[in-house]
Amino acid sequence: QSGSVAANPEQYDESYLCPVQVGGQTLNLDFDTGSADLWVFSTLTPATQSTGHAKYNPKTSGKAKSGYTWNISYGDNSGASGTVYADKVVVGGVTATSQAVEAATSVSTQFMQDTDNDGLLGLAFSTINTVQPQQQTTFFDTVKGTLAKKLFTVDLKAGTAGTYDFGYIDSSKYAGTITYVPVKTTNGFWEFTAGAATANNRSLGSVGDAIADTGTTLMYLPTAVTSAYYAQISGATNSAAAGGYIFPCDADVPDFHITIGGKSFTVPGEYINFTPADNSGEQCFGGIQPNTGIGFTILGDVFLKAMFVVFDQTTSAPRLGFAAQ
Ligand SMILES: CCNC(=O)c1c(-c2ccccc2)csc1NC(=O)CNCCc1c[nH]c2ccccc12
Repeated sequence: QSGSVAANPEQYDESYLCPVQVGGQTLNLDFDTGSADLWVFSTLTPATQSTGHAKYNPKTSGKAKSGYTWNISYGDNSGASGTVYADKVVVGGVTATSQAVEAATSVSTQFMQDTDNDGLLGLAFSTINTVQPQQQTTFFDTVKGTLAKKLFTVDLKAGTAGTYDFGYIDSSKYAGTITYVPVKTTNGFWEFTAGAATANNRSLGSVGDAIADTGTTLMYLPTAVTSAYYAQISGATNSAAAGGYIFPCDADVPDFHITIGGKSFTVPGEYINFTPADNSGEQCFGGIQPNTGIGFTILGDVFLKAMFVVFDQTTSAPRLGFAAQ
């Protein structure tokens, strides 16, 4: 089987939500190549935390996995936890007849407040799924064997709907050729080695170990690369108050170039002029921030929305394919 689902951007492209049928109920989920749990707001989530969200009702067709629990926390100190059911999950026509659906019994404030977001659909490797006592497979790993090709592609766009395709590569969605790089799976991420970064034809240094992460909004780069980039924007400062680099909204923000697999790819400066940093709208928050405390580079939506990316498990060695949109 194969299929395609729309990826609809939230305000400022903070995240992208896709309609998914979970036990016959449609929920808008954030597809996340940086985690491996499919968790949803549910009728088990306290009403004080689930107001405004679509909820999964396991009573309809879910089969409880008794004694199974899950508990996930993310680097931004958000998180959720709950119990586990097996149910039918359909994404763009691709059907998992018995997928582990992790029903939330508790969610953090950040998720509570984002009422467009009804949960996450993890697309990282199942080795980092949090279900206990027995780890569960991601939607992709559940259906992988039934797909025309064991791959999915990600085509996020700036300010408009993109797509996640499962089982095929739509060559109308990218320009030029796809450049493939090997993936290191030991941390459970789609992790690879990126190369040199430049802006205004000046070297910013090497990016190195990086993950392709649709669940993270921004790009978190090595501190040296980040400071060299912002040195080229007059008025840019690293503001503790704002939580990162900000600059005057009318500044000239240079394009960011990164080499992957020997090919150069460009993130337009306008994507890096990310959002107003304050109510005056005078200072804007940068789409590139330092990866302090993370240990690797995160190439999140700000990067991915300039690219067409193939998440490929067609061979025993997973790989990532990158092409310009
Ligand atoms: C900021 C979110 N990203 C992370 O925490 C993260 C980190 C990470 C680790 C330490 C410090 C900062 C970040 C490594 S890989 C990685 N990636 C993921 O964890 C991918 N899943 C993010 C899900 C997620 C977290 N907060 C949200 C708020 C809205 C929608 C989705 C989310």
